[in-house]
Amino acid sequence: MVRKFEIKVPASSANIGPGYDVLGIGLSLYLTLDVSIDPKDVEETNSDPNNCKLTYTPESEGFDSVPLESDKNLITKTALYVLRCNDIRTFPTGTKIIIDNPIPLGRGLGSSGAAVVAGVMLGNEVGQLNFSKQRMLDYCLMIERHPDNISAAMMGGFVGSFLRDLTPQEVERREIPLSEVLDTPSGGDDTGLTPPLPPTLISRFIKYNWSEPIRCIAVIPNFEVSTADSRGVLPKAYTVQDLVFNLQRLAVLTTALTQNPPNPELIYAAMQDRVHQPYRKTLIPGLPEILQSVTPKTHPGLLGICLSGAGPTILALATDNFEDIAHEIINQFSKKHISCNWKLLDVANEGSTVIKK
Ligand SMILES: Nc1ncnc2c1ncn2[C@@H]1O[C@H](COP(=O)(O)OP(=O)(O)O)[C@@H](O)[C@H]1O
Ligand SMILES: N[C@@H](CCOP(=O)(O)O)C(=O)O
Repeated sequence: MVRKFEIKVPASSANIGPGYDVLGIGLSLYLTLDVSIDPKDVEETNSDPNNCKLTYTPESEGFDSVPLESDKNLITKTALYVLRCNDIRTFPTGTKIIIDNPIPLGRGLGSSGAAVVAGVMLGNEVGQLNFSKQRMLDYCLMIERHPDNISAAMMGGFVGSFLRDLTPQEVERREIPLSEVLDTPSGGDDTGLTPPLPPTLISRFIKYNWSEPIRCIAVIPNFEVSTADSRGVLPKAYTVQDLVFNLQRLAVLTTALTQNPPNPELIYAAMQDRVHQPYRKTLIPGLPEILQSVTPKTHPGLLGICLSGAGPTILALATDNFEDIAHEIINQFSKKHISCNWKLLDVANEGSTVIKK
């Protein structure tokens, strides 16, 4: 029997100022996987050791750069990890996947979070594992180990999440190096080893309401910052003052963003941060000036501005005046000889979906 389905996963913006590794917003820009499994269609898929023929649409971000081998591509190797944890070694014979990816890579819009969520959903579907979204989050968090993008991409909307304390045995399972979770030691060949199952309920999340008139302006510079590098510049310890500064704002911000009409002065002040943005300026030229370049006073309609995820994209929340706000940020980047494009996005309330065809 031929099986066909589509997996759709939103981009996301994480942190939203003070909520480092806590807050995320699903955005209306979708990674989609068009999957067909035809057991008779062996010819095209037998060149891949795991029975999977992968193509990207030519418009996709990463069309020229992402690997197409199923054990190297982030989406399919995540799916293989899920399958192998559950004693299934390969994709079913005749699996073909066409990927359309409009999420720019390495820009702070959750491309890797979306890829990991898509991969776990793919493994769940092809293996007919019937996992709940909560259980799929556990698999995702074995690979991308901060919950903010993953929770927003999986659940949609405006989400807060945390990781629970794990028992020493669970820590052992979760602390396996990523290379061993995703790559087989012999460099791609299936060793037949079954990876340990992820601990259960690694993360907890809550979806907040989102104030309906608030829209998201993403100003996307033409250079990449890898999330790993951007985490590498953060300090190992913080002062109590800086932590309290962020906690106070975080507590106010999660409710301020639910209010209709939204209060610009309150949101602007509550989106200030002392935990990650001050340190990331070394990787993003002009960051402090850019974050100060638009305020609710200079640009009515603006509510708040922050680095999106690990950067370099800038996220501005606004109810009006979208073009002016975007052009002011683009103008600030151009002073540092950086060109950008921008997108006006809405909050994706639904999260990731699978549609059977
Ligand atoms: N759709 C995709 N297909 C394959 N690999 C992807 C995809 N999206 C992201 N990736 C991988 O994730 C990397 C970007 O991850 P990361 O540095 O965390 O940036 P981002 O902020 O975009 O999540 C890419 O360079 C690529 O290796
Ligand atoms: N909390 C993380 C979020 C990374 O988001 P991404 O979209 O850049 O992958 C961080 O700030 O490091």
